Formats: sequence, structure tokens, C-alpha cells
Amino acid sequence: MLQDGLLRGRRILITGGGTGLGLAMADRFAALGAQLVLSGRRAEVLAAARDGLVARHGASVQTLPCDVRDAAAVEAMFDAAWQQGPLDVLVNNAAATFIAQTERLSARAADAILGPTLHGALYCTLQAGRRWLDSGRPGVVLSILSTSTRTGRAFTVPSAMAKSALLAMTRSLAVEWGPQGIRSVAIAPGPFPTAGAGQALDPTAGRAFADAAPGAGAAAAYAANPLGRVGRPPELAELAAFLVSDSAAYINGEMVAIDGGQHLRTSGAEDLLAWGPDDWARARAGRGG
Ligand SMILES: CCCCCCCCC/C=C/C(=O)SCCNC(=O)CCNC(=O)[C@H](O)C(C)(C)COP(=O)(O)OP(=O)(O)OC[C@H]1O[C@@H](n2cnc3c(N)ncnc32)[C@H](O)[C@@H]1OP(=O)(O)O
Ligand SMILES: NC(=O)C1=CN([C@@H]2O[C@H](COP(=O)(O)OP(=O)(O)OC[C@H]3O[C@@H](n4cnc5c(N)ncnc54)[C@H](OP(=O)(O)O)[C@@H]3O)[C@@H](O)[C@H]2O)C=CC1
Repeated sequence: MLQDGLLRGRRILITGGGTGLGLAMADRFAALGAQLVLSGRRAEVLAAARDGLVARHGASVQTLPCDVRDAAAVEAMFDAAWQQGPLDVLVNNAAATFIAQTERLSARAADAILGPTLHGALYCTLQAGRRWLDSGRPGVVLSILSTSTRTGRAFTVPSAMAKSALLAMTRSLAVEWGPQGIRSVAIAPGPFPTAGAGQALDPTAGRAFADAAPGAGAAAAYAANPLGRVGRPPELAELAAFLVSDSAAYINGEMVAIDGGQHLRTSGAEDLLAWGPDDWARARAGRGG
């Protein structure tokens, strides 16, 4: 349990902060006293998240709809955020993925994943870093990655590539920006049952990805985890709050896995090697629904 008020007065921008793990982090950061800036493409999702955070914590929450694939839009978002006061922390959380046979990915499909996951996180980091460096302020960049950075991951290759590139960014900037007081840290989550991940990774429901109410198919995913369960979003949020706080002031360039040890046993995707054409056709048909 972290100390009350650990993040009091800290201004934290979370990309993809209106849903899933981003919202879980927002919730914990707000409980610890942070002021939040939430971004994502859907204004109504951000507004609902803000209303909940205000009701639960009386938090100060700015919402800035933005597509992080658009560098100019990202710059405008950081201008708008900074107008209300300098940020102390950037959380690169927005991302996209889906399972697919790699050889069947079109260029547009590859870019649909690389755009937000890799380019978007880099654009945000550049905007935050530049402002911190210009003003001589310290800062923290926390990037939400994946255990695919350690294992690779079949059938989610653009995501694994993007997350690995962001790990390289985290390690590189730890050295380049560390002397100016800017820490770079990362979290590698294992399976956490969010709606976004369920849709992206298990469009046929219950086969590859365990959801909150495991059915027969999900039992295999539970069994593959040394701790016999999937992650709970508040567990990740607790780790994130620690890493962005001064309690972690000497942690720089490091990625912490939070997956019950699962990546030491499996990347999580090997079951898909057994899929036949019908399974893949069903997965493609299930997209976007
Ligand atoms: C495994 C267990 C691990 C278990 C271990 C768990 C570790 C998980 C690690 C990471 C988890 C996460 O990131 S979870 C986070 C998931 N959240 C998200 O993905 C949220 C954001 N997602 C989205 O916006 C959408 O779902 C997404 C499709 C990605 C992008 O939307 P866009 O509107 O930009 O794109 P679209 O116009 O729909 O499509 C662009 C192109 O991509 C193609 N495309 C879209 N969906 C496709 C699909 N399912 N299969 C093939 N191709 C697809 C389209 O046909 C288009 O190509 P053409 O036909 O050529 O035009
Ligand atoms: N859940 C899991 O098991 C795992 C998750 N992760 C990582 O955790 C993070 C959160 O995932 P999770 O909460 O599960 O899934 P979500 O789908 O809930 O989160 C993705 C968020 O990113 C936002 N987003 C997507 N594309 C864009 C874009 N172009 N511009 C701005 N925002 C965008 C979405 O909002 P909107 O659609 O409104 O833009 C959404 O809020 C991701 O980085 C994911 O890769 C890693 C490993 C496992």
C-alpha cells in the first residue's frame, strides 16, 4: 500500500486514459492526489471517465481528445495541457493490436498497429521531453509495454515490434535525458482482462485470452500462468503509481513485468499455432464487433 498523498499536486497525462488499464491508473493516481489529463480519440469516453474520477475522488481532470497518430494533433494536445500548468508525468498507454497471421497483414493493417503504438508514443514523448528540457523541469515517462518485449509473440508481430522499440526508447532516454532529471521507466503487463484487449486478442471469445469470467476455453490460459490467474488492473495501477512517484526516484531505464511469471513459461500466443483456416476466418469476422 502506497503512502497517502504520494502523488499530490502531480500533473499526469495518460494516453488512452479513458478505458481499461489507462483508467485504472487514472483512478489510483487520483486517489493518491494527482491531477489528471486524459487523452484518447473518443471525447465521450473521456468525459465519462472524468465524471467518474470527479465523483470518486473529487479529482481535477482535464480531457483532451487526440489521435496520437497525428503529430500535429499531439503537439496541440501538449500545448493545451501545458496551458493549464506543466505536466510532471507522461504515461504512454494508448495502443492498438489484433491477432492475425503475419503474412496476411496488409500495409494498412500493420500501420493501424504501429501508428498509435509506436509513433504515437514517440510523438508524445518528444513533446513532453522537449518542454521539460526547455524549462529545466524534471519529468517521468512511463510506457506501458508488453512481455512480448522479452519473448517475442507470434500472431501479434507489429505490436511486439512496437513495444520492443519503445523499450529501446526507454533505455536510450534514460541515459540521454537522465542527467536533466527526466526518468524513463516501463511496465510489461501480462494478460489483464480489459474490454479492449478481449476484443483485440480473442475475437472468438474464450479461446486465447482469459476474460474476467473464465469459460471453458479460458481455463487453459489460467493454467498457463504460474499463479493460476490473470492480472487485476488495480495491481498494475499500484505498480505504475510507485514507478512515477519519488519513491522510485532511482529507477531509470528499467521495465518491470507484471504477469505472474507467465512470460517465463509462454508468450501466451502459442495456442494459436493449432488454429486452422476456419478459426482465423472466425477471428477476422469477429473484428470490430
Ligand atoms: C494472443 C494472446 C496473447 C496473450 C498475451 C497478452 C499480451 C497483449 C499485448 C498487447 C495488448 C494490447 O495492446 S491490448 C489493447 C487493444 N486495444 C486496441 O487495440 C484499441 C484500439 N484498436 C483499434 O482502434 C482498432 O481495433 C484497430 C483495428 C486496431 C485500428 O482501427 P482503425 O480504425 O485504425 O483501422 P481499420 O480501418 O479498422 O483497419 C485498418 C487495417 O487493418 C485491418 N484489420 C483490422 N482488424 C484486423 C484483423 N483483426 N485482422 C486482420 N486485419 C485487420 C483492416 O482490414 C485494414 O486493412 P485494409 O483491409 O488493408 O484496409
Ligand atoms: N490488457 C492486456 O492484457 C495488456 C495490455 N497491454 C497494454 O496496456 C495498454 C492499455 O491496454 P488496455 O487497457 O488493455 O486496452 P484498451 O483498448 O482499453 O486501451 C487502449 C486505449 O488507447 C486509446 N487509443 C487507441 N488508439 C488511439 C489513438 N490512435 N490515439 C489516441 N488514443 C488511442 C483507446 O481510446 P480510443 O479508442 O478512444 O482512442 C484506449 O483508451 C496498451 O498499451 C496495451 O498494449 C499490454 C499487455 C497486455
